[in-house]
Amino acid sequence: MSGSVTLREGRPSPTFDYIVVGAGSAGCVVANRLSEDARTRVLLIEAGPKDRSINFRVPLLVVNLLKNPDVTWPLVTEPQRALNDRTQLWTRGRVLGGSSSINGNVYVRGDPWVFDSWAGMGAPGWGWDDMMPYFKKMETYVSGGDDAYRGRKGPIGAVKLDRFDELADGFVAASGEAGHRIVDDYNDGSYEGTAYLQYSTKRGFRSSTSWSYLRPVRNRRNLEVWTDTEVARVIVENGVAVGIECRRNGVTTRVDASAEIILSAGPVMSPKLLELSGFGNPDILAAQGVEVQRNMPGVGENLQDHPNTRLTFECAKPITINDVLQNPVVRVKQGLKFLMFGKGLLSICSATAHTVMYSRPDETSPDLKIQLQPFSGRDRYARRPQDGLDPHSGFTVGVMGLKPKSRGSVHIGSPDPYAYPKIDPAYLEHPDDARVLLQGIKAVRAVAAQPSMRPLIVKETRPGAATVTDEEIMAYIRETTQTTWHIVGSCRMGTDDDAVVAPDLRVHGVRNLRVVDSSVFPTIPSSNTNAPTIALAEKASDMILAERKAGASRRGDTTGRRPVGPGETMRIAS
Ligand SMILES: Cc1cc2nc3c(=O)[nH]c(=O)nc-3n(C[C@H](O)[C@H](O)[C@H](O)COP(=O)(O)OP(=O)(O)OC[C@H]3O[C@@H](n4cnc5c(N)ncnc54)[C@H](O)[C@@H]3O)c2cc1C
Repeated sequence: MSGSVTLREGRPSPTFDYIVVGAGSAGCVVANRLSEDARTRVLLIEAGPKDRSINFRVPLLVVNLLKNPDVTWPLVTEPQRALNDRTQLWTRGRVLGGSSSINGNVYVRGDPWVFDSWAGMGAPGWGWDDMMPYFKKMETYVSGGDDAYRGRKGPIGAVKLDRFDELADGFVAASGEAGHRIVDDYNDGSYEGTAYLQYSTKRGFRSSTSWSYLRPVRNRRNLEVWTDTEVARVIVENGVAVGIECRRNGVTTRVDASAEIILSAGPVMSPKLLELSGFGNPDILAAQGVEVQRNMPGVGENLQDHPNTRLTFECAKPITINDVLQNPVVRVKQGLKFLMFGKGLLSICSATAHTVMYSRPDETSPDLKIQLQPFSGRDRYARRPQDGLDPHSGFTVGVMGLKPKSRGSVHIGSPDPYAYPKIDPAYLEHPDDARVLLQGIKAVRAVAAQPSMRPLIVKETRPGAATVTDEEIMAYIRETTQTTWHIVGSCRMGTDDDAVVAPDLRVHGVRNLRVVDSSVFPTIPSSNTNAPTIALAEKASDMILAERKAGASRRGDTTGRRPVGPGETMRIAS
């Protein structure tokens, strides 16, 4: 491979049973579960730093993180043809907890129909009923619900924003007035309708996977966590993944795994790592001088995200996050509410209520969601005055297409293993995707016109009353559509020639290599992707452990290396 890294000579390569690459929503779960048995040595490698700051704990303080390159990957897409050639910022977490440390905390398992549809796409075993034990295992839900569907003892805190504030109450009531059904717990399978959102928080604080899965087990001697360490590629010998190359403290080194390498680097970086390791479309690999291990044209394809546009409104009352960030009196009031009760506007950072619906009656499942966000600004990243937050009280109703038909790709564009890949999500290239957003904008206006919302609105500020015809609204959609950060699909599971991993998440055609993260979903599990990713990682961990128990994934003697024993000092390149 041209541009390949040089291994530092004369250093022993430490050996683990499992190496997990990426400490994000999925990776932290896998590292926790695989290291439950003290005899199993696990290394978790994260490119970013530790999540030490208070910004990772108090949900609203995410405003200080979203554009912070110290803890995010500031990825930028290719110009989007159907979005007037605009590029898109694709922020992802680059820190312990990954994107779960910087996300909006909105807690939605998804649409049972979508999970059940995967069996027909060659991915059996991941249906709604298959996932249910893991949805329960991962959570402690404190807002009632049915024990048949809700977990009470899991690591992730989950709470419903029931009757959260005047704005959310107005939105829920107005949605009812507009004809939508009101749902109590959309996570029990009754997905369609209007509901107060559930949040992945505990007593108001963010429940990232770092905080929920890693921190409680940080004293395990058999679990090592390397931060500020970026993996460059997987080392494959004779069709077996035996180790990884990584850069740590400026030095490139090799680490071996006697059982498996698990890629949990997320939907942008996992396909990149596969391509750098020789798995992908031979033309793309050859263009960057990467030696082909296996012809896999599906790697990096099938990339999907929910397209997202929005309407903003000037609010008639100082009850929004705009006020918290710009009005000292509101800030103190909300600060006290958070400190005393773990509630209020500091305990959230995105939406508070949503309505899941059909854009047209002949859809097989809901394909449209609108959601209330108690802040407003020029775009989705406008969370602080300096980023374009509106100076007045304001709120947003976001519109997202839940079942996008456009498919994009992510591929290496350089032989440099640390360069960002080329990302082309192909937003709105399928005409149905823009049509769904058009229906969404109309649905928001219908809700905003209801008696329960009208007293809260001074005026619609974006697109505004002058944007009326379908053509005008379509033009607005093309100028404003952004990411929902719900990126999946680039290492799709399945059994056809383009599938990247099998339903057991093993990479096709190579031993001891799996992908466990949101890249393996064949389609977006509808709505938000954090909870499905964590549940996927719980299920994958169970599968790996069961195989280990059965002796199926044993490969320890093929490298001839002895695992580092308990109590031995591990020497790491530094
Ligand atoms: C800003 C934002 C808001 C969101 N809001 C919500 C929400 O409200 N609700 C919801 O459900 N979902 C939300 N999501 C989506 C959700 O958080 C993600 O779908 C989910 O976190 C994906 O998990 P993952 O494990 O696949 O990837 P990630 O959590 O992104 O983890 C990947 C990890 O791998 C690391 N990594 C990558 N490459 C390497 C390498 N070469 N070497 C070492 N480490 C590497 C990364 O630094 C990262 O820590 C949001 C996402 C973002 C970015």
